[in-house]
Amino acid sequence: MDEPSSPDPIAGVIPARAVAYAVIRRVFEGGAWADRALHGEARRLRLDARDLGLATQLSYGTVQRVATLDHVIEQLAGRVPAKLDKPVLAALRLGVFQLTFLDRVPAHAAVGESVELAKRDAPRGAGLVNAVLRRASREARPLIARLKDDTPQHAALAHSHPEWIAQLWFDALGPEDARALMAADNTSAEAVLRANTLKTTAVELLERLQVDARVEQDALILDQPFDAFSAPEWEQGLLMPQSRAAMAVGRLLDPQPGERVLDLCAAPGGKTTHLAALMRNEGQVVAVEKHVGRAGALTRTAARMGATIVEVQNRDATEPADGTFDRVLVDPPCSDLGTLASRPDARWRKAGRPEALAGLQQQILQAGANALRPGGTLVYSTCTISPGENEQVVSAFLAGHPDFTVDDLGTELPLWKHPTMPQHLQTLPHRDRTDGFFIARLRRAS
Ligand SMILES: C[S@@+](CC[C@H](N)C(=O)[O-])C[C@H]1O[C@@H](n2cnc3c(N)ncnc32)[C@H](O)[C@@H]1O
Repeated sequence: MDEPSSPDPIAGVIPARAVAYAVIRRVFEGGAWADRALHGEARRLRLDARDLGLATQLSYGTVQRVATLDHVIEQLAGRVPAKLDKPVLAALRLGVFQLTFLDRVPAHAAVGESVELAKRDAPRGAGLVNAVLRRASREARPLIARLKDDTPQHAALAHSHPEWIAQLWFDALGPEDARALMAADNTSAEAVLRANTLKTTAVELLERLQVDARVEQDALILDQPFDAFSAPEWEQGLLMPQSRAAMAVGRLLDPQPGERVLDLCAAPGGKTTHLAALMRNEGQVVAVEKHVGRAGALTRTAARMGATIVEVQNRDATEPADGTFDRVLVDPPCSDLGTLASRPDARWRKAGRPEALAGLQQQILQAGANALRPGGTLVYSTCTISPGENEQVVSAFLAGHPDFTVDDLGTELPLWKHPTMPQHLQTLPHRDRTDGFFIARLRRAS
């Protein structure tokens, strides 16, 4: 799909809103990833940290809430949103989002600036934008307050998720957690940077970046979004954006300096480079990635971060490796349902349904197990909340492998224990304020 061209700064529109409008159009008209579109637009208009915070809130919030917003637009415009001109729809979505879900934006700014945006790109639709948003400023909140979330179908509309995700979580977690989880997906994700301890420390990084943050182990938990990929410290390999749950994966594998570690499904390399740092660059990390472009990016990431013990292999993780590794990380492709807050467009993409992934996940787990030496440790992790890709994959594996046992991680990290299988971990964004990761640790008998 062609992406719409980015707008130049528009008279009467603040840069954060112009950026958000451009991001919304690129996501829904061009199929762009919201984070990449935001990064590109923010850079082009040279947003400062405060404006970037607002642009992130406006663009991510609108993309996340689009199902609810379109319901409001349909009620108030009396037309099916998909039939509206694309710039008109984008301006309406942005306007209704602000009028409905933000408290500190004055209504005249939300309405007036959406009208200016429409005037520039679809002048004949500006009157409709004005009329619908004026009604929305009075009627949208009561309309949304009347939405119920008692069934998966109702909750999908009220919390703006596809129905299949609402159904999956009602079944897996029960209605209360499912609703809270969907609500958490519509907030901003916690922003965290891992300090690359091969080159710096978290305290040094904090001093250098001059951001509001607290230090937790080797990471900074930030008070505001941070465009890491534009920072010189990113180029210098001093940091990696990574959630607290993602960092727990490497720590729980607990690789030791001098060991041989196999990392199956390794790009973009957040965990690979963490493993190398935990090993103080002593030993070997064999990082396997199937896709050639991503394998190249992984090689560059390892070089940038000075992770010299990483050897990237561009191959399929289901192919056999020698069975001598001390530790194996299996982090296979998954439905990514634990990261919907940080990747706001992900829920609207068709790829990556759980039922299509479990077979591959089982095969990669099997290949990882075959590569492990007797007495070795294997961690299976995903960034999703989906029993068919998580606990069921591990249970099926254990049923066929009496020489493997499972560690009780629920005792090690009780706050994060899995709701129904407490020997595993399942972080839940609404409960733990981090990405939703599943983590199981297995040991092979000596
Ligand atoms: C969940 S991501 C891995 C994230 C990574 N471990 C990290 O922490 O940055 C899954 C990766 O597996 C790769 N992949 C998918 N199928 C694969 C296969 N059969 N063999 C190897 N890699 C595969 C994808 O290209 C993707 O980069």
